[in-house]
Formats: sequence, structure tokens, C-alpha cells
Amino acid sequence: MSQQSLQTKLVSVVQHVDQHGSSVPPIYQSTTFKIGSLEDDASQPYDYTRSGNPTRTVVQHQIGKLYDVDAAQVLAVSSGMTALDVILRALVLTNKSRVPTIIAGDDLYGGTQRLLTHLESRNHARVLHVDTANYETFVEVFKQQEHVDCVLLESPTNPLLKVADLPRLTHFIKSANEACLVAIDNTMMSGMLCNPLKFQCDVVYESATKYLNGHHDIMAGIVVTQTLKMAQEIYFVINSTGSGLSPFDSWLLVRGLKTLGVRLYQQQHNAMVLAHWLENSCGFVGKKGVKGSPRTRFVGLKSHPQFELHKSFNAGPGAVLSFETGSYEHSRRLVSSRKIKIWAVTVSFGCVNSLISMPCKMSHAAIDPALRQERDFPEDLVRLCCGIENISDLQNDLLEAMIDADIIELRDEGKTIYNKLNGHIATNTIGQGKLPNIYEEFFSQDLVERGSILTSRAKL
Ligand SMILES: Cc1ncc(COP(=O)(O)O)c(C=O)c1O
Ligand SMILES: N[C@@H](CCSC[C@H](N)C(=O)O)C(=O)O
Repeated sequence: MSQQSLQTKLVSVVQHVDQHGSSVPPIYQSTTFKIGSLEDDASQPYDYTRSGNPTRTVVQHQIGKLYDVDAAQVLAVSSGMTALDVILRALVLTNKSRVPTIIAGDDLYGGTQRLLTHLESRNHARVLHVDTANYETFVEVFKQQEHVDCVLLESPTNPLLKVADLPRLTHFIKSANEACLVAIDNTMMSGMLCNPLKFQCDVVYESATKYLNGHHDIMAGIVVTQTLKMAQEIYFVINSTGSGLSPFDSWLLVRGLKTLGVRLYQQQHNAMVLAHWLENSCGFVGKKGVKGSPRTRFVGLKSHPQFELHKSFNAGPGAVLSFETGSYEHSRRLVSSRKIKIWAVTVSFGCVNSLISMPCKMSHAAIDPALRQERDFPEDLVRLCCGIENISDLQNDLLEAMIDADIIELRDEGKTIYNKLNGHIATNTIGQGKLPNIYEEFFSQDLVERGSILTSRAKL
């Protein structure tokens, strides 16, 4: 029999046993579980929800399918940051003889940067930040260290969309030092689009608050380990501190996972069309001679400097893109525009609703402005996190807001767009229902020829 696809596997939840045969696993909203007899105590799977809960077990099973591992290697915790915290506490901050050295990227999510800075300020860790999108630089820095205890990778990065060559980096790290822990934050891709456990990474985590749940009604994190031993060490910290995911949030996450495939499909479709439209029709493409990446940043665009690299180990581009308007004030006006009706001005991504934000004021405000400047983090960066709405509605909403923010002007009865900031003139393609070539090339081949891009992982 042919192997089931991930989409199918996540829709069905067959693992629970219920006395009434309920189709949906019930929520075990119970702190305690009765023991049959004192003699049986040790063999009972549950006694207290901090230690374990049947609904949490169900979600761990579903995530096990997503990452193709045994459920015992999956841990569901209360947030994405908790996931990183328990990984570090269990596997990195344990060495009594020396302060561990951690190498991390230089375009990290603001909260990750904040936690690492905090650990460093208390002398719990020595943290080095490197541009992980530059393999040679990374190797050089790594080799210069007497010891490296952990490498924390993220790809593509949030919000600059820089791509780290995860298979090559993990291969190098493990060949250089088998004992160095390689941890990957896979939130921007989700297990549906990338499975880093297939290329020598020790532990993967995700903020399940994002794509996995997809509805912005819970905070959750998942940790998936390469070995059972690592999972047991992390479980010790979770049980000791009480950071496991609550029964209700576990239940919601199981429900959210059922639609991960279809949500991601529509979200990526929207992101692909929007990125193309922004780059070609609104003129936010990088000017020649301007330092850095193109102004419309999206790993699904061929103009992205690491388009091919990303495609080589991921099954899709995700749904987060960013662009610079050219001035902080115009970006501020855009995000504050009263004309925005569909795009919600909020942090986060991966939700069914489309979101617009200014990272320097919102998600990445925790990073010192001086450090942002040092890292070429554009203060006028606008981040778009595409939801599942109709693409023409999303385009029209953004267009109205860009006109209101004095960024673009519609001419010839709306037929052309004039970019007031750089003089670019383009045909207004909104609502024509024609997908850009890039979409056809990137998606259709995979969708039509391979069955589904979302169910097949990149061949590693
Ligand atoms: C890439 C990335 N990793 C981790 C986190 C932390 O997740 P959470 O908010 O669920 O703690 C976030 C966002 O919050 C994120 O964007
Ligand atoms: N105030 C929060 C900001 C959360 S940002 C959430 C998400 N990762 C994103 O990138 O939008 C904080 O201080 O952490």
C-alpha cells in the first residue's frame, strides 16, 4: 500500500481510545488521574497533568507524524520560547566545568535574541552572533573557538528572509565536533515544508503558535529530538518546571494541525502572488548599487539571492515576506493607515488572517536599535504575513493603504501604478486572476507532476 501523505495523516487522529468512540479525541481537562491500586501506580501512564496528560499525548503523536519520528521524541510545551528555554536548560547549560559557547545567527527573532542576551549578561553562556547565511564566515568563526557547545540556526530568518544552508552547515558542525548540539528553530517553515531531523540536526523546535495551530488562539511550542535520550532529558525539565502544554491548548493544536496543509497552500499562494506584484508592479525591487538584498524579500522570488538554495531543501517558500518602502515615515504611514481593513496590524505570523507589521517597532523591538543598525536591519521594513483570504482582496486593501500613505498613485483610471518614491511605473495587475510565471514554475511543476508540493518534502 502506498504511504499516506502528511496532509492525510494529520487529518486523522487514530491514536486515542475512547469509551464512546468519539470521532474527535476528548479534552482531558483533569489535573489528576486516579490510580487503580498502590501496587499498579508505576505502570499508570498518567497521574498529574504537569507530568503528562492524554490530550498532550495526542498532540505529540500528531507532531511525531509531521517529523516522521516516534511520539516519544516529541514534547509539547507552553510556547515557542519555552521550547528554546527547555532545550537550553536540558542540553546546553548543563556543563559544570565551563560556561557554554553558543553560536547563533545575526537575524534572530527578537525574543530569541533577548533570551540569549539575558543568558550572556548573567554569564550563563557565551553567545556569538554570525551571519549564518554566509557558510564561509560561519566556518571561520566556528573554527576559531576552543569549543562550541551549541549552534542555533533559523532559516529563512525572521524578518530579513536570509537563508542558511542547513544541510551543509549541520554536516560541517557534526564532522568538526559530534558533541556540539545543533538546534534549529523551524517556525518559519513548519515541519510541513522542512524536516531538519533529516540532515543531522539534534533538536528542532517550532513556535506552534504560528503555522501549526494557525488561528491565533493559543500559545504553544513543540520540541522534536533526534534521540529518545535527548527527549527524556528535556522532559525532565518540563516535568520539573511545569511547562508542558495545557490540555485545552493541546486539543486546539490537534484541531489546527488538521488544516495545516490547506492553510499553507493558500497562504503560500497569496504570498507568492503578492511578492511578485510588489516587486514588479509597485517597484519595491532593489535599486542597483544599494547594499543588501532586494527590497522585496521573499524566498519564493527568483530575485532572492538564495532562491535556489532555499528550494533545494524546503518544500515551499512559506508565507512571510518583507519589503522596504524607502523611508521610515512612509512605512509608518502605511502600517498606520485607516484604509487597511483586511490586514491586521499585529505581531506574529502563520495565522489564517493576514498580518502587516513594522518589525523594528513590534516583533523586533526587543533588539537594541544600535544592534539593529549594526546588522543592517532596515527601520522602514514592512513585514507581510499572508493568511488565507482572497488574493485580490488582499492586494486591493494594500493598494488603498499605499495610496493613503502617499507611496503610490493610480493613473489612467487605475490601469497603472506610479511609485511616488522611486518613479517606477507598472501595469496594475490586481484582480486579473493571472498567476505570475514564478508561481507557475515553482508550484505547478511540483503540484501537477509530483502530486503535491505540500505533502512531499525536499529530497535531502
Ligand atoms: C522564529 C520564531 N521563533 C520563536 C518564536 C517564539 O514563539 P512564541 O511566541 O510561541 O513563544 C517566534 C515568535 O514569537 C518566532 O517568530
Ligand atoms: N511583545 C512580544 C513580541 C512578540 S513577536 C511574535 C512573533 N515572533 C513575530 O515575529 O511577530 C515580545 O516581547 O516577545
